[in-house]
Amino acid sequence: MKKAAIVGGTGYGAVELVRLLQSHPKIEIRKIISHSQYGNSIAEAYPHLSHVFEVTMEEWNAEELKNEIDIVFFAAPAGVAKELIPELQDSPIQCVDLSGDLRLKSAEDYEAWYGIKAAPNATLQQAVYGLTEVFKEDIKHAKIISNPGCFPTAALLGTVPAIVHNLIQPYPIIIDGKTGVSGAGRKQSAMTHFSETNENVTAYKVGHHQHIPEIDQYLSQAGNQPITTVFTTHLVPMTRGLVCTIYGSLNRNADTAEIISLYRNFYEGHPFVRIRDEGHFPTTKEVYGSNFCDIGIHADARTNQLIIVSAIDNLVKGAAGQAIQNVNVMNGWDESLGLEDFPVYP
Ligand SMILES: NC(=O)C1=CN([C@@H]2O[C@H](COP(=O)(O)OP(=O)(O)OC[C@H]3O[C@@H](n4cnc5c(N)ncnc54)[C@H](OP(=O)(O)O)[C@@H]3O)[C@@H](O)[C@H]2O)C=CC1
Ligand SMILES: CC(=O)N[C@@H](CCC(=O)OP(=O)(O)O)C(=O)O
Repeated sequence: MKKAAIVGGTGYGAVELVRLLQSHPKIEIRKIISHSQYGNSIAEAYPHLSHVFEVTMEEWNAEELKNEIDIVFFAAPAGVAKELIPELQDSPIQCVDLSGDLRLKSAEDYEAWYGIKAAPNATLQQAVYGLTEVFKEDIKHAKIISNPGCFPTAALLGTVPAIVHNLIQPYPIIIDGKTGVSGAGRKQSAMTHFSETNENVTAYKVGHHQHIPEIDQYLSQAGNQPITTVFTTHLVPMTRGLVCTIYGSLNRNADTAEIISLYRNFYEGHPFVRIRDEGHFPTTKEVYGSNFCDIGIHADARTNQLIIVSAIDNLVKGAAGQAIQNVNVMNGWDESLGLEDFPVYP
């Protein structure tokens, strides 16, 4: 068994890692690190874990981790992992960062979009972007994984095959994103207050969302050409789930059935991407609690647009699930370990 620690113990990402790792046959959780509630049981913060997972949370201690731990998951806000990962870089510990700290390869871009100082260059350069289905070969040899953002996961899995196969023009690609409130984490804010979210839909961070440069960087890398997308996010009144509806101008006449077949070939051998049949489009509920990314496709002859609908659970494929999938790949295990649960429905 590999021994894991989770940083950011009282957050949603951490508690989702706890849930998923309970059924992982090759990883056991040895430490939960909490900077605000060390000394308390995680079940005090999350009573649903009472009697089933009552681990006492601890303070960060790099030397202890080096002696006792094989894998560290960082589920803290941007700004934390970039300071802590360098303390472990002289050890064989595998690090997976769920935040955006290591996703943008340019320090200037990170500082511009996140408003804080970037990670040390050596850490940035060692990190491999963990969009498992697209960068699997690099992930196999990685020691530090930069786990993708929730929106980039759905947006990129939906768009990369169309770009790689030159089906759509690189500009404009329009990505309309909608997310449940758990995407903002457990911390309270005016935006996620019940009265603000209930029976309401809100466009937010318009034109300055931190996932804009991430989507552009990795779509450009996968497509081997510079790509600038138009990406807008909306908060919708549900807890989990995220959907991106993507529009791109078709380069040639292609019908829906042909494109579905091309997508299915692209994702052959990747168990977590499910391409829907013609005329069927995924809903967030159909992936709820699972590591699936479901994609529906329509080639619109009237407007010459390719319309792609890509749905995930933001906390699973968009965070904790993909982090575990990446650890599975890094260790040469079946990538589905710990992730085999069906979606919860209804
Ligand atoms: N929620 C989602 O759907 C997704 C989240 N992410 C990313 O994953 C990370 C975790 O998100 P999530 O769990 O939702 O967020 P939460 O706000 O729910 O939890 C983050 C946790 O990080 C810890 N933390 C907060 N501030 C600091 C600090 N200054 N230093 C150290 N630790 C701190 C806290 O735990 P403690 O006090 O116990 O240490 C806090 O509970 C974030 O970077 C987020 O952007 C990525 C994809 C999707
Ligand atoms: C509802 C909500 O606020 N969602 C967050 C999702 C953040 C996320 O996925 O994490 P990173 O910040 O690590 O990229 C947002 O849109 O910023």
